[in-house]
Amino acid sequence: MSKAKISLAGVSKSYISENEVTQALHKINLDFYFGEFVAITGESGGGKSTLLNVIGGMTGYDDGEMYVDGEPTFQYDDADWEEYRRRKVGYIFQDYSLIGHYTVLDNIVSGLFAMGKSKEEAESLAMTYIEKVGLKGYETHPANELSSGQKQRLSIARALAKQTGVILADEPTGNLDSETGLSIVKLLKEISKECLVIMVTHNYEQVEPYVTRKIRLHEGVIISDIQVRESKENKSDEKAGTADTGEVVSSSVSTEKNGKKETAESDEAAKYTDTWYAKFFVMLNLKTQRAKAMLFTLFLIVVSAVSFVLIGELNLKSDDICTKNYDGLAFARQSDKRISVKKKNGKKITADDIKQIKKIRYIENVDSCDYANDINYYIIEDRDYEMQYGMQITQREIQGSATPAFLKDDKFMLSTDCITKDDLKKGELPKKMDEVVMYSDDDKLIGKEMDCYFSAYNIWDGDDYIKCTVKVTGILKKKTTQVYFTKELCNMLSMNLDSSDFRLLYDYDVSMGDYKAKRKFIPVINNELKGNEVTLSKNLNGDYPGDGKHKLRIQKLDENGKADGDYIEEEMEVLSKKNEDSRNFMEVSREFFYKYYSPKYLQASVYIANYAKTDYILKKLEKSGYYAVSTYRAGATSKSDTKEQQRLVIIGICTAGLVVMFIAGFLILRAMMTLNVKEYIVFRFIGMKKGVLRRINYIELAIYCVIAMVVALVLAFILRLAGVGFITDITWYYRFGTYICFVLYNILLCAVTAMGFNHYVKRRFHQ
Ligand SMILES: Nc1ncnc2c1ncn2[C@@H]1O[C@H](COP(=O)(O)OP(=O)(O)OP(=O)(O)O)[C@@H](O)[C@H]1O
Repeated sequence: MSKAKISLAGVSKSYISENEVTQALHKINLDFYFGEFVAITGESGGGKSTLLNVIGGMTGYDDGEMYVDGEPTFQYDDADWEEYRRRKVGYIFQDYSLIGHYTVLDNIVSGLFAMGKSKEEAESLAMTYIEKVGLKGYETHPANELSSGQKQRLSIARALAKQTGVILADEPTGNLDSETGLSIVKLLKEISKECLVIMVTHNYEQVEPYVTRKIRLHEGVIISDIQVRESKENKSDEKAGTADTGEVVSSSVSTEKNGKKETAESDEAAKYTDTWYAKFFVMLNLKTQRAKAMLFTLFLIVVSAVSFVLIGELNLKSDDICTKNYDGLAFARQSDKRISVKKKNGKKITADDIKQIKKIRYIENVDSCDYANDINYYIIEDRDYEMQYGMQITQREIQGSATPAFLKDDKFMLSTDCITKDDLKKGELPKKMDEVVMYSDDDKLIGKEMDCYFSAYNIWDGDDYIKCTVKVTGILKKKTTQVYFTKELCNMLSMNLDSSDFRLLYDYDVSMGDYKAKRKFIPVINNELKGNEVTLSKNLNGDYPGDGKHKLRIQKLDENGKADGDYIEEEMEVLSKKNEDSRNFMEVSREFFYKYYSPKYLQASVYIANYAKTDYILKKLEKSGYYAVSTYRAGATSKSDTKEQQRLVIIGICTAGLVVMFIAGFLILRAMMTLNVKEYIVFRFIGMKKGVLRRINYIELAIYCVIAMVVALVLAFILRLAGVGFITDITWYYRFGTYICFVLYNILLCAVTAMGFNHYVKRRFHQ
């Protein structure tokens, strides 16, 4: 008799559960030879499956020794057993253990890939064995669409294709009707001509006519080992050698070699790394398990989207500007997007400067009339105006009370610097001082004259306001409540601030008997006045000097707005003013106005896309030669404890949210993955390397994770484009570091889940 293929010498195996030790095998001595068809029988619990699992390298043994081709296995570690399962045995399971969503071909190819075969070789071998087990024509059928008999044939083909020389079958006919079962037994008989077949069965009568040997187990002990008929071992010894080394039996895989071919083959072999196999299975899984892929991706999209918001909110709240109150003393316009700039060399801001500044990223607009940007305006925009606000104006005119509420609307002057002709739907950009452009549905607004009210409590003294009549020359394309005024009007109204070398204030002595007082006025142009004609409000609480000629002083102011003592005296013709409410204003002729004043454009307002970019833009402006200040920061100086508390609460909620979502995400994802654990166990049984399986998990999760992150980011930017408030702010605050945190959070979640699942598979496999 030839050398035994597999030998067990005194092998024992016991299972230790909570409070029990079960001796499944007790001092088993057995030799198995090539060409044998062995039936292992015995009553339930006798140790049949344990014996098969020990022989198959799926369960370790506690005592004794198992020899494979004469070599002992006592020194085998996990990797050796893995290699053993891969190269030495083919396993047939009672429940077929197929990958249901793979095709017939892919199920066999999977087993061959586990052995490191190339794609071409694996497919060619698979086709050979598909034909051998009678499944020709079913190559592309998914395994779960096959009948029970066909499934078992496929399971046999998968084991056979590995050409290991040893086929282990655990009740392969257990789930089949007797006719189908018989055909499988016959097939195994056929197979045993070329290898050793060991089969566990409960139905010995069925296999009796075919097997060569019968081993009966009882309570882990061999109670009989009978040679039923002569095996083919002697005839087939030579063949065994070839099968052992894993050489291909089938003629379909030619072994013709020459130098050139060898190089090509070794190149080809280098391609088939663990990563290559893992990618193959990942692609196959994605193709055949779309619902699973969708489910994982959807779940991860939710996680990504929520983590994007929570990380973004944390990032946003790391800036404590949200805890400040805005006082508006320095800059009336409460806009967190405004930056006030001045040239470091003190020169005026030219059109070239504006062009240059606009080139800086995130800067949307530049208005060279900075001071006018703090002037509040109200313009009649619809026909309801008189009804809505007429009363308040009338009251103000009569009582001289505080600025009417409508002027406190969040509407501040912007000059036509901020728009171009392209922004107009119809009409022209304003040319004359009292012309404006605005948005309206009604194109007929062009040419219409409207009353416009201005007030500027931090530029002009007190709560005074002035009324002008403006004419609409163009209609804007973009729907906005903003009206754009000429630079001349903007400058005229803010001139008492924006002129460094000759700031003007009008100063005249009021004579009331012996009492002399001084009163200052802000000059505004009235086109109807000529030469030295001026109008003053009569409503001056007794300060009105009376109609007629009066001497007025024009003071020179230094850079800080202080009168240096020098003054020019002019004789003015004072006319009483019909509009009596503007007490601090003196209407002068255009000619007189420009005699003393020329616009300087020393300070400009820069409007940025979002407050989040303030630091970046301040730095850029500083580098480009400008002093720059965020008007919002300058105005928001006092801290609110309530707002600070709210900020801390949000920071706490976001942090807790991220931690909870990580743990919940891990548990849910792992639970979802365990639904597929059986497939992983099958892969391990057929000898797939742990490394390949690990990679499959990592790559699959990485793909879902990347898709989810991309979708979450795209969603966020769509919402930002749609102007969804809180998302807009969050996205603006996202910086490189924040994106890294977002990516790391999601990748870490998937990596930890994959690791957890791999660990779970390992535990399940060793159970
Ligand atoms: N994983 C395990 N943990 C604990 N005990 C086990 C385990 N597997 C098997 N056993 C025990 O070992 C003994 C042998 O079991 P085994 O499955 O090998 O018997 P069997 O002859 O194949 O039974 P059956 O015909 O019912 O499949 C039984 O008592 C069984 O309960």
